[in-house]
Amino acid sequence: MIQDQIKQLQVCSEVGPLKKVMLHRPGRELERILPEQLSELLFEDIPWLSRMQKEHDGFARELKESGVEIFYVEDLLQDVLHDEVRRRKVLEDVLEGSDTCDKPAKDFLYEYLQEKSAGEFVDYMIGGINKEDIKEFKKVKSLSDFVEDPHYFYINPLPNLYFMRDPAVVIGDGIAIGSMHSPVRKRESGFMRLLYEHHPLFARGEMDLYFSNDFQHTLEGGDVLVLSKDTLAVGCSQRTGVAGIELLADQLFSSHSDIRNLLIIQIPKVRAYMHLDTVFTMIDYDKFTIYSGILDAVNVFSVTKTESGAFDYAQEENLQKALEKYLKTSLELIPSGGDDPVTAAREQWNDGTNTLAIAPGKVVAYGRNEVSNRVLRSRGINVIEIEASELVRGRGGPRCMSMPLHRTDQ
Ligand SMILES: NC(=O)NCCC[C@H](N)C(=O)O
Repeated sequence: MIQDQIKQLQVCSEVGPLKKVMLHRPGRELERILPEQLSELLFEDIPWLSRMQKEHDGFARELKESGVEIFYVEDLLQDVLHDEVRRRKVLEDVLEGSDTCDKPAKDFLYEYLQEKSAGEFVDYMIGGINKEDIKEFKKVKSLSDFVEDPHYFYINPLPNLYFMRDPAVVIGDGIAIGSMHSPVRKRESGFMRLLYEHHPLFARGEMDLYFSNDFQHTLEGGDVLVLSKDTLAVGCSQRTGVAGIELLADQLFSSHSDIRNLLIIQIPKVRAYMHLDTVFTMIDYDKFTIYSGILDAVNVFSVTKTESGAFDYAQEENLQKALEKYLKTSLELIPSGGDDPVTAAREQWNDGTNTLAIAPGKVVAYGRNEVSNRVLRSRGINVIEIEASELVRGRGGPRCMSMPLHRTDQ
């Protein structure tokens, strides 16, 4: 039984036909963002939620029409949080680990939230809680009433949860749970850990765990690309550092994983390219799209496992040669945004490079990036366009918004 469940999840490339994916439909957490909190919450602008939901539903519709089964994280969380003991544990983790909750607020919220249904509980955990939210809570007096403003959050909202790519990644038939760089995203990977441990979809903790949200060093899913059964690309970026990458290599090399090689792609540590997948995605077994504006600033290293189990490090000549060496094929790097550096930079900012492959040579992309999509089509790629006036405001595209659970590769 457990073996069958484990086989439900398998990702051996970025492009094999996508069968199952996890998403989060944006909800009221997006309506909690205030202009003065934008940078702390990792947004550039205030989104219009109802339009964003329509756009997200359009994304989900395209996936379904291509035969992809969708699992919404909010539903999976409800499945495991029907259990009262687990709800209590989550509450303890959230309230005790919070600097924003003083004692009277904690006492009130323990009682109030413990009584809620699994659905309402999940809704509060994602949407957050401030003083204005609950009538009875407004009457509770505490120090925070004097020192904080009324919009102050006792439980922070999770506006980045719709970027499902980052808190966890399936590698082969195991999983790496991210240790998030920013405090505002840490609860997201805590949720993935909860699903991993208790949900039957994740074989209730029986899958190999290659990275954990409680590791001290950071690693986020947007930096991990499964290139083939034995090779990963890992971005060394603003969000994922060398210590996290080394830890991942160590965990993979000392487990049953088939991964033998990690290609470390070092990119500039800037907001516009916070993860590797904002500048580089795989679109077919022998095709990638890349933002050419970073090519001169990229360094590529490899870590491989030797016969004796030791690590072997090397600097690679350049990205194309390194990919060809480890994927054992000649391949094309297609410039997103085309040849004009101005268009390329503008479209990269709006996630033109962040495509989601749903089959070899078939990708979902934001329709707004007209030049990038034209270039891809001219190279024989089937591009499914989705609308993204609002989805784009959190700085992530179709790949960032999806966590593949199962792909069928040959
Ligand atoms: N893989 C990705 O690049 N994900 C996009 C994350 C955007 C989010 N606002 C963040 O800054 O973390």
